[in-house]
Amino acid sequence: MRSLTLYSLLSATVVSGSTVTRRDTSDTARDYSNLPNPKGISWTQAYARANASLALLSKDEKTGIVTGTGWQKGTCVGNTRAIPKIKYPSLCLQDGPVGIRYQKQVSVFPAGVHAASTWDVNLMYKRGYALGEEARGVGVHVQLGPVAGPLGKIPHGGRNWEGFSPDPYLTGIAMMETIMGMQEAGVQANAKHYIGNEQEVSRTTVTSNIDDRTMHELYLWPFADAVQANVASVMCSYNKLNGTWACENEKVLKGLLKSELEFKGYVMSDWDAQHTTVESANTGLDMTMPGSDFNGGNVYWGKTLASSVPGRVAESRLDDMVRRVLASWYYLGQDQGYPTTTVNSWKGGTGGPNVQKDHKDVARAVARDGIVLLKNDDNILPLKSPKSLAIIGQDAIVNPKGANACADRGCDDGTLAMGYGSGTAEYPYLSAPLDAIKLRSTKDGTKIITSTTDSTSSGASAAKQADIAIVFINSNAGEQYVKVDPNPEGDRINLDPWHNGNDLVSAVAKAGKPIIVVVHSVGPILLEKILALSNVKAIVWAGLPGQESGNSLADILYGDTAPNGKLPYTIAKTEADYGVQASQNKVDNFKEGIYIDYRHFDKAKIEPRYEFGFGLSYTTFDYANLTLSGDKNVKRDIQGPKPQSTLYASTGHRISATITNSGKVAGAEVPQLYLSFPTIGAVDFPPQQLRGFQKIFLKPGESKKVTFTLRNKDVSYWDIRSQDWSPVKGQVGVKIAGSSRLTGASRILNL
Ligand SMILES: OC[C@H]1O[C@@H](O[C@H]2[C@H](O)[C@@H](O)[C@H](O[C@H]3[C@H](O)[C@@H](O)[C@H](O)O[C@@H]3CO)O[C@@H]2CO)[C@H](O)[C@@H](O)[C@@H]1O
Repeated sequence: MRSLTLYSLLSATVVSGSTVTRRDTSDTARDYSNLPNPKGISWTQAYARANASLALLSKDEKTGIVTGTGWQKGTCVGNTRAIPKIKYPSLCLQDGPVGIRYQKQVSVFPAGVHAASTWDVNLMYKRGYALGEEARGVGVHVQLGPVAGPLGKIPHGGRNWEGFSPDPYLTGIAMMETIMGMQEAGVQANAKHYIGNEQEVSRTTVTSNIDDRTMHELYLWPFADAVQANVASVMCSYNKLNGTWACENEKVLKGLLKSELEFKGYVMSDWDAQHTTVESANTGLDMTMPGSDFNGGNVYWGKTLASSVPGRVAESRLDDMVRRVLASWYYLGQDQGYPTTTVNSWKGGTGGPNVQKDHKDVARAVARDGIVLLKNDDNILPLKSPKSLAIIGQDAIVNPKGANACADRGCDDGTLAMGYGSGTAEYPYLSAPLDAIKLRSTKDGTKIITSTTDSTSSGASAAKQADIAIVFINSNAGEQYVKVDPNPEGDRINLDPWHNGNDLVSAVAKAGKPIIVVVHSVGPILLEKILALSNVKAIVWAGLPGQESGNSLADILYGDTAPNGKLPYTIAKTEADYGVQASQNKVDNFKEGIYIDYRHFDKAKIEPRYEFGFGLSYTTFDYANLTLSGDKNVKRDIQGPKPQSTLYASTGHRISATITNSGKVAGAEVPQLYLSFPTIGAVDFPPQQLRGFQKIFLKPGESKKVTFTLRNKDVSYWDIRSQDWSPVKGQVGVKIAGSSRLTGASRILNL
């Protein structure tokens, strides 16, 4: 386990009371400043080994390393040529962000957005480690995740669920933790989709026109964190960026990623996102995937690249591509006893080892701690041995045709535990909510009445026979190439529940019994119609929980664990409140700039239904004693371009608050640090920005002090004139609270 004592990430430390385990070893703060390679090899050493091997290669072998073998020409979704003389294997590249795609006997973890709603760095790391362990176990060299693009500016975005949150700080931390976990387990992580891929409709034609400051402060931010975590590879996206394809955009590949962020790994194309031979090579692409289009045509590299070198592509550029790919392989220690590839994508994923180990425990913990309790009138939850319960809705059961019946999960039948597209995996099992509730209810002798379709009459009739009704609804989305009605191209057409979920809840409400609504969803849905029903007493936001769906839900419903998830996005009252939508005309000018999600709601003074960071518990927490301390004389004006290490260094300021569990049961809380910057000249700022969080566990009556340490990055803005990060100066509002809209404890910090 690496050292956790260095870097002053804007991190929180529990300094009194009982400890919260972090990676099961320590309650000290995360330190992301100087992350050593767990394999003990520095990038310098990895590059030296790569250079030695490179010297032995012919031009033909070099192009074989940087060119995929072609779609479905190899057992993984991406494969490259083996070079036996340097003991280099055919590289296996495989999705994805929730588990090993197209493979049997693997785990399906909660989706990225669900991991974000835990707000727990420990669980994010453990999920990443387990993902990486399984990938390594089946000989995957490059695991295609995690996702920071889309960031999620458009709530309808089809692939938002693969990533974490529209807040760049939260996504950045989740990226770092996931990458550290995956790479410590030995697999090369892949930060994707770089960059500006915020919608599925027209994703291969749209240009994302993103201004310089918005690029740095929003969309690039989590990729910078990925590079800080030593990510081995980055996948460039389908869209154009300011008019030029992302996979041949010199500014974003050579400029931002490789030069400014000092990225040492390699850039691969998204599948068939390459458009040219020479331009892509000269602007910074290092590997093309899958090496052809989906029909075996469009082979831009391979022999075509070889015939352009030297000449239109310099030999040194081809060497740079190969060096980056080989160095990343050495950096992860994959040259030493790496398992043989047993992935079997096109033949049912059979024949490999069972790599699940005890990962169901991690899957369940993330699933459970990512559940957000939005409403709980009359303390209807936790359940108190009800005599009878009606379980209503098709989302309570597994798809009767089987959890994996639809290819790439391309349907919405049965309970929803992941979205659809390439970011999916085959369930080893799927714990259904109904089954888990039935099992748990036997202890209490509760009678269970079921209506497991979305029929309104059947649902109402079941509710009439029970003391309490639990109604399950969902909302699905996914990737553009899979057509699931009513989404024509992955993005959601509206933010309503599917299968007339509003009508189902309304019909059940007419039975007059108290109702608990459970929502499985890829992102925000509108809850206004449901909230208007007076007998809807509770809303449980169960997200996208993966294989442990039912078990984790029962943990919360029955109070074995008090809910402790928090929303990683805003739930609005109307769709229009978000102020953004997918572009239909092939151009998105990103006019909203840095004002997405809560930044937009705060600036426009729009009351959300449930704000970013919100989540109830079965207990309550008080916030007090916000104190400022530290060495205020740390020099913040460093002349000239700031290297990444400077941005991640401490400013010397520490901010603390005391959190007390003022209720009657134990529970975890997430103190969140928000900063409000003063206007600087013509530069305005969001009313508040997240700059820290920590999950802490408190027994009834217990208090803990949390401390956040500010990094330079956290109190800087991107100055378009100097083309550099500039320190914020003046009076900064500081708040530590349980959500973005709660008051918590606050003060002014003079910077
Ligand atoms: O999986 C690697 C990356 O692939 C991108 O998605 C592609 C996906 O993997 C692939 O299965 C799909 O293929 C379909 C193809 O688009 C379609 O034309 C053909 O008719 O059917 C194919 C499959 O049934 O294409 C996807 C791209 O369109 C992801 O963007 C990336 O995140 C993955 O890592």
